[in-house]
Amino acid sequence: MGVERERASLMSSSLSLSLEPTSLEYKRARRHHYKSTKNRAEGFDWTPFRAAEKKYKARFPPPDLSDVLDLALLDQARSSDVAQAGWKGRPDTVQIKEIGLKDARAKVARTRKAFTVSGIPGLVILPSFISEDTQRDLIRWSLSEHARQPNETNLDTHYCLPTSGLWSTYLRSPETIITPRASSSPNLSPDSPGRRHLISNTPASPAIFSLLVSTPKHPPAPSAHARPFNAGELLPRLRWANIGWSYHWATKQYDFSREVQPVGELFRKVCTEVVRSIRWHDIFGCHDTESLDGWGDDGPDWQTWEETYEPDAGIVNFYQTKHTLMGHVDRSEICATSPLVSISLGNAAIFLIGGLTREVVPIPILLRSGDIIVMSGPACRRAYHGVPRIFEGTLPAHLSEGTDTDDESWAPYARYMDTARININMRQVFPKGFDPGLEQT
Ligand SMILES: O=C(O)CCC(=O)C(=O)O
Ligand SMILES: [Fe+2]
Repeated sequence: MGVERERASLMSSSLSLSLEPTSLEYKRARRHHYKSTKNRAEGFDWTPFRAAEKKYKARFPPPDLSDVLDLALLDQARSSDVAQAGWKGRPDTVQIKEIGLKDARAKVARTRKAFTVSGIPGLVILPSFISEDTQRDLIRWSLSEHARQPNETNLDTHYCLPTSGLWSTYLRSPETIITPRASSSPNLSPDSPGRRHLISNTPASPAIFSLLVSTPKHPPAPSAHARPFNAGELLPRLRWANIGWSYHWATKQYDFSREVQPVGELFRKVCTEVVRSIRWHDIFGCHDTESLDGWGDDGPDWQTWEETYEPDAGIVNFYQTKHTLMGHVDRSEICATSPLVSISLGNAAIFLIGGLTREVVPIPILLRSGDIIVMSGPACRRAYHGVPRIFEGTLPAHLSEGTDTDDESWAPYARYMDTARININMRQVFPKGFDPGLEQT
């Protein structure tokens, strides 16, 4: 089958849900596209990163994924997931190199393969690293144990959430009304409490640490427009939950005056297994990457990551398939090189990763459930990245309702995941040997 025909048949199979050309949603998207492009010379001043975001975000025409790196295609065991999802990229859009992994002590891995990508030193992709059982455990943990007090979520500022957590309230009685903190107003913008506002901030570093500590971190004001929702209605409005150090979204700085929360043991186990499995010498010890600047005052620290890597902060992102995450750089951590481990669960997404500015043309990568990417070192850890698209209808069978787990308690998680993607994004705030001098109570 020729490439074009193959793509055409791929498109039609992948369009079976909302993007079926005769469906209302497709027609609506086409109307919107014509309207928004009429009389406008769109795109002439977009950066390469913005242009890529626009391309993959578009509902009409549906994006062509022939430029998207899709490493699931190298794995026979994933062929039914790929076929069922419909959307697929290619395994050879950029030069990749397989790197061997060390034997890990813990065993959360399903597939022990890892790849580096030419042009982005420090990026490691581990397709299908997480076993099916561990994917389910991570999803359960994220919703039922993690997204509740004392870990802060986007909803806490605006709603009086039950101490047992939103998820367990939803399971017990989805009709339970959750009341807003401030008095309600009829002019609600339903998304307002959930948004992640991406504000520019000064990159954190050891040199400005005392400035960061002394910057006032005012508590965010509850929205006056939030209105009551029942637990079932509020759940899709959950967008993030903090891990470890408390993050202050208004200043985009960590609030070191607040007690650091313990990192969930399963999250920690997965991340340390990943970082300890990678032979960092294969990544940074070679001629091309050894001389890179930006490693900080103590020089390249990758030699010690096997012992010094310790995730102490992060975020669990809860996406509905209509959501996106704009291009950004994660630069609030004092350590600008230590590995950031990012775990994808649920529906598949396009992940864009570029360079230190939006002028660098990003590489699009199709991330599927169980995939991990690691962003490390000076060229990658603070590279622009984002999620312009999540594909509906791409939940793999092992997470879907009716999966033969013999465990009926999975059903509500499967229903939630049907329209969701969860990303667990783990970072290390402090570099090795850095004494923050913080008194924790
Ligand atoms: O969802 C993802 O894959 C990326 C999330 C991310 O970049 C972040 O939380 O900073
Ligand atoms: Fe990020």
